[in-house]
Order: sequence, then C-alpha cells, then structure tokens
Amino acid sequence: MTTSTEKTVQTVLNYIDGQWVEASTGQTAESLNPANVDDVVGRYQLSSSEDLDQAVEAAWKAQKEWRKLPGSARGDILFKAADIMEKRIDEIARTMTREMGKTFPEAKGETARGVAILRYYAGEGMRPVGDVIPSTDSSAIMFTTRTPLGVVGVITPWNFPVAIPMWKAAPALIYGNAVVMKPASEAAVTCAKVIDCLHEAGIPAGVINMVTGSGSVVGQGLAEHPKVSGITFTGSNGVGKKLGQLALERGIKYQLEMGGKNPVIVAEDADLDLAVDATISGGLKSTGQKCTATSRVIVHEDVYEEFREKLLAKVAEITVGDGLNEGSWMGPSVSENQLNTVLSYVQKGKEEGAKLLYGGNRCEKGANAKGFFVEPAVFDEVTPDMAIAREEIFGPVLALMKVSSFEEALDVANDSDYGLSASVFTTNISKALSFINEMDAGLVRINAESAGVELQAPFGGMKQSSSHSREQGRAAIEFFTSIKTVFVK
Ligand SMILES: NC(=O)C1=CN([C@@H]2O[C@H](COP(=O)(O)OP(=O)(O)OC[C@H]3O[C@@H](n4cnc5c(N)ncnc54)[C@H](OP(=O)(O)O)[C@@H]3O)[C@@H](O)[C@H]2O)C=CC1
Ligand SMILES: O=C(O)CCC(=O)C(=O)O
Repeated sequence: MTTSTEKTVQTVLNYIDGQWVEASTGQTAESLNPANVDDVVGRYQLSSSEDLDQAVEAAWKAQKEWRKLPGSARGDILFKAADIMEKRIDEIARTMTREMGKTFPEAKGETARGVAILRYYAGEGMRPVGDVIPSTDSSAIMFTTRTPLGVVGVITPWNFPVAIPMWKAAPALIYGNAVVMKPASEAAVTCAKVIDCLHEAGIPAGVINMVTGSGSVVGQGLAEHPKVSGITFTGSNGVGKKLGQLALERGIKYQLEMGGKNPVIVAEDADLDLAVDATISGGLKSTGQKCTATSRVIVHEDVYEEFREKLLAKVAEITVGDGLNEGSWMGPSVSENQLNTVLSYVQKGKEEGAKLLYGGNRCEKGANAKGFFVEPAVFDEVTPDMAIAREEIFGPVLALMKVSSFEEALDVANDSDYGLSASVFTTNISKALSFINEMDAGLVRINAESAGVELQAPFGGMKQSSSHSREQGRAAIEFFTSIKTVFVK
C-alpha cells in the first residue's frame, strides 16, 4: 500500500482495480500529527479526475460479477477482513491517534468497532431479504427482492477514520455494490490501512477502490460521475447539501449525515454525578469532534449550581496531551483550522455575553505547544440566541443554560436547526417518556451520554442533521439497495 519511504514517512497510494498506484498528477501532500506538527504521519496522493475515472470504471466492471456472488461468499471476504483488522488493531489505532489526534484507547475502541461492523455485515449475506406479499391472483406468487445500486461513492470525514468508512462500505459491499472511497485528507493514511485489510482478505479487484485528494476534485467528481449510482457522505452541512443537490440533479440516491448541536437535559431529579460524567464524556471525548457530541447543557434551576460546581471540578481534572501518552484524557483538535474554529467560537461566546467559567485557551506550554491543543471550555449564562448555542463548533466547548421547568428544557432543546442526538438525565419515568416523544432527534438517550452509536441500530438525524435516511444496522439495506417487486404466474 506504500511506495519506498523517505525516512520513516509512508507514502500512501491510491487503491484502484486491486492495485496500489500513484496518482497521475505525481503530486502528494503531507498528513501531519496534530499533536506534534514536526511528525509527518505520511503522504497521500493528490489525485485528479483521471484517477477517479479509472477507479469508477474498475468498480463498474467489477460490480457485474460481484453482485452475482452469493451473499455468503461476499460475507466470507468481510469476515476475513475483520480477522485481519483485528490482528492489526494496534497498528491501525496508533496511526489513527497520530493522524487525527484521538487518544489511543479511543482509537483502539473505534478500530474494534470497525471489526465488529465488518462481522455484522458479513452475517447480512446469510439473512433473509424481501417479503412474500399475497397477490389478488391466487395462481400467482408475488414477492420483493433487493437489487444493488451499482457503484457507490463513499465520502468520509476524519473524525471516525475507521468506523465511518466501514459502516458505509461494509453494507454497500455485502448488498452487491462496488465502492469508490474518498477519505478525508486528514485521515487518508489510516483509511488506507483499512482498505489494505480488505485487499489482504482477497476482495476481487475493482470491488473496492480508494482515491485520495481534494474534496472538490475527487469528492465532487464522484457525485458527478455518470457511472456512480449512489453517494453516501458524512461531514459538514455545506458540503453535504452541495452533494445532495448534485445527486438530485443526476437522479441518483444520496445519503447525508451532517452536523449536530446536541443537548443534554439535566432535570431536578437527576442523578447529578451520572449526569456530570456523561456530559463530560459526551461533550469532551475525542476533543468534542463527534457529530453526536454534547454541546448544550440545559439544567433545571433547582440543581443548576450544584451541577455546575461538580462539572467544573471534574473538567479541571482533564489532562490534555498527545493521545499516545498514557496520561492524556483529551487529545488535540484535528488541524490548525479546526483549532482556530474552536478559538473563534470561544471569543464569540465572550463577545455575546456568555461567561467563560473555565478553559478555552490554546495550550502553549511544554510539548503541547507543538500541537493544536485547546483547553476544554465551559460557558455559563448561555442563551438560546447565542452562536455557541446554535452553531456546530466541533470542539470541546460546553454551553450551560438554566431553565425553570422540564417543559422549558424541552423547548430549548428543540430550538435548534439540528436534530441528531439528545439525552436526558432524570429518575422520573413521565419526564423520560415526554422526552422520548417530544424531542426532535434521531437518537434519544435516557440517563446516557449523547454520543455512542451502536452498529446494529439505525443511526441518523432529523432536521438539518441528515438527509433523513438512516445508516447502520439493518436500516442500511434501505439505502444500498432498491426494492424490486416480482410477480410470477
Ligand atoms: N457530521 C460529522 O460527523 C462531521 C462534521 N464535520 C463538520 O464539518 C466541519 C468542517 O470539517 P471538514 O473536514 O472540512 O468537513 P467536510 O465536509 O469539508 O469534509 C468531509 C469530507 O468531504 C470531502 N469534501 C470536501 N469538500 C468537498 C466537496 N466540495 N465535494 C465533495 N466532497 C468534499 C472532504 O475531503 P477533504 O478532507 O479532502 O477536504 C472529506 O472527505 C467541522 O468543523 C464540523 O463542524 C466534520 C467532520 C465530520
Ligand atoms: O457517536 C458516535 O459513535 C458516532 C459519531 C458520528 O457518527 C460522527 O461524529 O460522525
């Protein structure tokens, strides 16, 4: 998967038609360690539309035979890839930590999730498909079956460089599609290792391809390519909507998972210690760089002060540092751009009149000075109209908001353009039920943090968070296949 190395820097190649190949441009870019910019994790290909075209052509040809294989045979390859990924778990997780910054235990957990996703979808190859539907003609049989889309373009972000590529590619493959993957530039080296597991597992040439490079060339090119029949994307709202429009114009299927501004409600009867731990874990793990991260903390006035003090005491214990160091609880922002976004929201929060209770500064001492580290930030006196209460920050920033009733808490929680995930802390069953019924979010969690997606359950958002389709679990079949109704007489 690499060419010869200069020092220890890997050069990751494109994976096209079963071969690791250089881009036609001859150009590469560096992927830097956000914990230490002197550490070059690798180089990836800056591909052109010519490279993309080769990948799509290879996928298009390979899909014709791939779709004819029994599901169990496709599943065997995914099972093998899962075993290989499991053996390489430390290597892949280490690369992930070096490349995008999340701590090594989190990276290892995510790689294990990638293994489990592969196994789950491998099993799909043996599960029933379709329904038998009674016909009005008693001498006929009527049933539904499923047909793959063809070539699917998979465009992935940097924040889950193993899990997201796998939860998109594995169902695409098991249901008989071929894939062309465009990973985020900031996680291209990690993604290449994942593709290499499928290569080692003997996936037929052309069935999966990976082309790295700029989003506007390779990503947009995928959506525009006449031989691509579906686009699945996770990332920012701006890019997602553009891709959706392109796909709509071409009349192809698309699936967009985008941002979140996820609330946690802490009711007056909540277990406050549990709520504090879950707010910290949900909001600050992975440096807040999850679409499901908690960012709005809506607390009942009766417990507001107690909750705030407990939260501040625990946030103050957080150690920020290189995710490969054992003592680090929170790693850096993924890039200088992302760090600057976080710092600009901290500034905006102060300007808009919120009170910064803790953190929010760039870490500039010791080894952290070499990376894109920021202290976790906690704001008090946040009101629903402020930018830090409305816009996705994608960083370790918690906005505390005080309410005087559960109804008000629900109104504030729903006062958002987004609707991805939400959680509530309460010991009252009626409040929990109201929350389940009235919260406009695709994922609602009771007495649990807002992040934390299970691979066997549908995942996706409401409002501006998604294109209203669902990924993962058996729900994935809805996007990656079309229903065919069959009538036989
Ligand atoms: N919902 C989520 O899970 C995520 C949300 N975000 C949000 O997005 C913000 C920006 O992050 P960023 O990484 O820039 O997100 P982007 O949406 O720009 O990137 C996501 C993927 O889309 C690709 N891409 C970029 N531009 C285009 C385009 N014009 N057409 C097709 N594909 C394209 C990227 O490639 P390349 O990397 O080469 O640019 C990457 O593979 C974050 O601050 C956060 O708010 C980000 C990541 C995940
Ligand atoms: O919370 C999770 O595990 C998944 C989050 C996610 O899908 C994302 O951040 O893009």
